[in-house]
Amino acid sequence: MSEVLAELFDVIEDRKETLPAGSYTTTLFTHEKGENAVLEKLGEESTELVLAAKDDDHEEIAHESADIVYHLLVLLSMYDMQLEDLLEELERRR
Ligand SMILES: N=c1c2ncn([C@@H]3O[C@H](COP(=O)(O)OP(=O)(O)OP(=O)(O)O)[C@@H](O)[C@H]3O)c2ncn1[C@@H]1O[C@H](COP(=O)(O)O)[C@@H](O)[C@H]1O
Repeated sequence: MSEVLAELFDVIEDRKETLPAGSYTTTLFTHEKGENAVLEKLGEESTELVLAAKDDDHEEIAHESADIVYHLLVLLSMYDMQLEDLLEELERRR
């Protein structure tokens, strides 16, 4: 699991560095509203997750959860944080 997250975080960090055209991640890093665009997305996806959970729709719950995890990793990268900051916090709680 953390391997998948690590690979995704690496891709996000690369997008931040190179800002390739046609990349959705690039649009988040270059958005005129800056991190607000990501925060808004996290808010929207959270609402969609709540609705999916209320419907007991497992496929949609997985879909919206993945959207949230992706945007969360973009947020960490945007604040120059590392994936380890999140993983170490989770580790501390075990
Ligand atoms: N994991 C994701 C990922 N999750 C969500 N999204 C995008 O986030 C947006 C979600 O916003 P919306 O809810 O408005 O999207 P939607 O499809 O209209 O609505 P939903 O049905 O998803 O709720 C969509 O445009 C998705 O494409 C993602 N975009 C990219 N990635 C990963 O990032 C990598 C790099 O992507 P690019 O930067 O686009 O090259 C990809 O290979 C993926 O691994």
